[in-house]
Amino acid sequence: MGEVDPAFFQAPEHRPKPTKTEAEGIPLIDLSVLNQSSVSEDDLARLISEITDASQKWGFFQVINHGVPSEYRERIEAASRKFFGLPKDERKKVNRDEVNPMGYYDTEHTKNVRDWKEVFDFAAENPAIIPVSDHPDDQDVRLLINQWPENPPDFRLIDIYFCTCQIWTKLNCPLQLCLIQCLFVLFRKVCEDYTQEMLKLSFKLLGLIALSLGVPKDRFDGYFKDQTSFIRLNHYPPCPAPDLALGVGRHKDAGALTILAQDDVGGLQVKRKSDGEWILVKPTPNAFIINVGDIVQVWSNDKYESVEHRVMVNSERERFSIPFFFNPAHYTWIAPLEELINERNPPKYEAYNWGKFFSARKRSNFMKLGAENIQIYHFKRNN
Ligand SMILES: O=C(O)CCC(=O)C(=O)O
Ligand SMILES: [Fe+2]
Repeated sequence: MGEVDPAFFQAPEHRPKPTKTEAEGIPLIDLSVLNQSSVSEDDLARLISEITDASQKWGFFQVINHGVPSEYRERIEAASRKFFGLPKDERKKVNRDEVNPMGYYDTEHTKNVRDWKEVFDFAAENPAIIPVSDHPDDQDVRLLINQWPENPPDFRLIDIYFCTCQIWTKLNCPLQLCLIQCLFVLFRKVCEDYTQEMLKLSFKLLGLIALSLGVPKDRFDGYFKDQTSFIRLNHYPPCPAPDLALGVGRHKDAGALTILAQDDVGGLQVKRKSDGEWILVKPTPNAFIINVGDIVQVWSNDKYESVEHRVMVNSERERFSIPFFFNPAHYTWIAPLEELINERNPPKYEAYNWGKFFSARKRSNFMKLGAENIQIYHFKRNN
């Protein structure tokens, strides 16, 4: 294994085992009733109970008939392949840095071990606002600005884009000018269109989660007004040491919900709550994998759990995935829902500020820290 830097090696107890258990267990939930003009009470009750069971038992589920037209996903998957196919110095032109966490990077560490992956991040709101630092006394905020690669994907994608491109007919401009405009907007446009679809699906899921907790459907919506949600294009190249390294080390997602599109290669593993076994999530065409994040765990006062997951790599095939991290506004205080709290169910967490939490995570992602990064159990109360 001479060629793999030991910075990628997991401690022996965290290395993937050669035997893989596939997850029949992760529930598959059909959202088609939400696409109808009116939903019967029975259908809605059935759907809510499926969401409740899946969130309690697994913290993960897959959704089908989710209302996201497949071409949006196909386009962003193609754009991602093109982006990661660019020469390294082109990708590095949109490098993230300590000031701006949006853009390209290939040195992320999870739990202080380097991940075998490269990523490109962009925010759903452009610009989004986040605190300058995670220091509690520092009230300064700054804008998260998306960086877009200027070097575009190739002409095949542009053909697709032309089908929907209004510029052509509206501006009646010379062919070349129009083409140049398309080249520059394409990658960005594909990413932004996908974002809009993710937002629609996120609010649907958020409504279902709210109902499943016995609060009104729009209970959480206000927290997402100035949201800090972002999308990550993940690329996991083939790895010569798949038994030692991971694409992403074990972790829990910090936000409210994650909507993940994985390709057909597979590699995502979820830690089964019942026995702590790592279960492979088998790719299901056109389905999205949903997991409840730390914020939903805290809102639900531990009724739901944000479950650990990780990504295995393999020596033959590269893998692509696209998570959408649905995160509230930076100024949101996260605490167990008052409606759920009573004498028998006292709050299990102190309130914490999302922006500070997010900012601490981003900072520690960026460099290998000697200490563990911030976790929700740091806010746990001793009831
Ligand atoms: O690539 C995947 O399947 C999951 C990635 C993930 O868990 C993450 O980026 O938080
Ligand atoms: Fe994750």
